[in-house]
Order: sequence, then structure tokens, then C-alpha cells
Amino acid sequence: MDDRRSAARRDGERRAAREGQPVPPATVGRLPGYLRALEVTASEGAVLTSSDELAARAGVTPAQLRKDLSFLGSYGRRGIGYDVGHLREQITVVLGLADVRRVLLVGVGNLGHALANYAGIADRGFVLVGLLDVDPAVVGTTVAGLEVEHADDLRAVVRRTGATIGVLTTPAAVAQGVCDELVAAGVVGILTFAPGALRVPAHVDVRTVDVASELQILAFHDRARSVGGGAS
Ligand SMILES: NC(=O)c1ccc[n+]([C@@H]2O[C@H](COP(=O)([O-])OP(=O)(O)OC[C@H]3O[C@@H](n4cnc5c(N)ncnc54)[C@H](O)[C@@H]3O)[C@@H](O)[C@H]2O)c1
Repeated sequence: MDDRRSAARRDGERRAAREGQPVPPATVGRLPGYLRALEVTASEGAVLTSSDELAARAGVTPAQLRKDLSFLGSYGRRGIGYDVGHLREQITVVLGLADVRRVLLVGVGNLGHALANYAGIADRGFVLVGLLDVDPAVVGTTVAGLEVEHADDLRAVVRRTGATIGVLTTPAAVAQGVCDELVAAGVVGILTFAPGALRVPAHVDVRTVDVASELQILAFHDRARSVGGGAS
């Protein structure tokens, strides 16, 4: 690791370790967007970027960007801007992506196949280490270079692979049961695509992706515009 990378890592770790001043959840939610914007900037060969440019790329205002980055202790330099490599490294550390996270996917149907083959997961610091299903037609097949294992072996697979994050793409009816199994196996983060809320203990984080709900929110804003009311 060169000097700049290790300095950024130290900054990020210092930030992550700072007590009493957690990064607000809304800021955390925008950090992946900043990271993506920085990756595009870096791919164009730029070493420095301004808050205006980065904010435009990430779809936020420059003031919002500066405020968010200030929580990371990153203020940029007047007239110079932000060091792209340093900021990328810092955000990577704060998001907990400096170390590769092992991910297990349960339910290798339509969505599971698509996600398993999504290269963006590996590009962002995650490694898919296991695929599980119950369908005899799916178990034993190879998807994205991994052999699909039977969901009955979930605990053994978590033990063997060291997975800490589970992606749930099973039918809704079995999602809670699979979630319970993942938690019992030691998984601490669950990304679920199955409709419905999951109950988990306090030490486990759940993120829900629901395309239909997102569309409903767009429909709400569309309707509010057409009836002349203000959507907030
Ligand atoms: N959140 C979203 O935006 C979104 C979009 C599409 C689908 N979905 C949801 O994602 C889930 C998957 O959708 P799909 O179209 O891929 O369905 P699918 O039927 O193609 O795939 C589901 C897979 O889960 C497996 N499965 C069933 N019970 C299991 C268990 N106990 N353990 C392990 N695997 C099990 C099935 O064998 C099948 O391979 C559904 O709950 C669906 O409603 C969500």
C-alpha cells in the first residue's frame, strides 16, 4: 500500500473509531453514490476533483456533499478540491469495505441468478462465497462459478465460507425461516428482496430492496404533480 493509500486508510479508521459522533444514516446512504462518482472520476484519469463536480456526478448539491464529507473529517482544500484517491480510500474504510466481505445468496431463482452474475458486487469489495436453494433441479448446478448447495446445509456453508452477509431471494413465504437460519448461523447483515418485514435480533442489520414500493413512490409523486399538490 503506498503512502497516500495508507494515510487515507488511517484517516478513515480514525474517523470510524471516533466515538460519540456517528456518521448520520442519511450521510451513510449517500456515501456509496460518492464512491461511484469518484470511481468514474478516477477512471477518467483525474487526480483532483471539486465539490461542484463531484456533487453534480452524485446528484446532490455541493453544500450537501461538503457537509456529508465533513463527517468523515474531509474538507477538501480551497482552490484545489479533493484528492480523488484519498477520498475514495476514506469512504471505502468508513463504509467498512476496506476488507472484503463474504456474501451468501439463498434462493437461486430468477432474481438470485441475476444477482449472482452481477459483476458489480465483486467490484465493490464483496465476494460471493455460496449459493443455496432447495429445488433439486437447481442444487448441484453451477451458477457464477459456484456450485449451488442445499439450503439444509446453510449453517455448514456459513461456517466453511465465513460469510457474514446473506442475500435473500426466496419466495416471501419462507423468507423469515431462512432469515432465522442465517442469523443462527452467525450472519450479521441481510439484504432481502422478498416482500414483507423480517424480524431479527438487534445485532443484525436488514436492508430491504423493493422495486414495487419504489415504483409506488414514483406514482405518488406523479399523481401529486398532476393534481397540483406538492409532493414532499
Ligand atoms: N424486491 C424486489 O424488487 C423484487 C423483484 C423481483 C422479485 N422479488 C422477490 O424476490 C424473490 C425471488 O423472486 P424470483 O422471481 O427470483 O423467484 P423464483 O421463484 O424464480 O426463485 C426463488 C428461488 O427460491 C428457492 N427457494 C424456495 N424455498 C427456499 C428455501 N427454503 N431455501 C432456499 N431456497 C428456496 C426456489 O427453489 C427458487 O429457486 C421473491 O420473494 C420475489 O417476490 C423482489
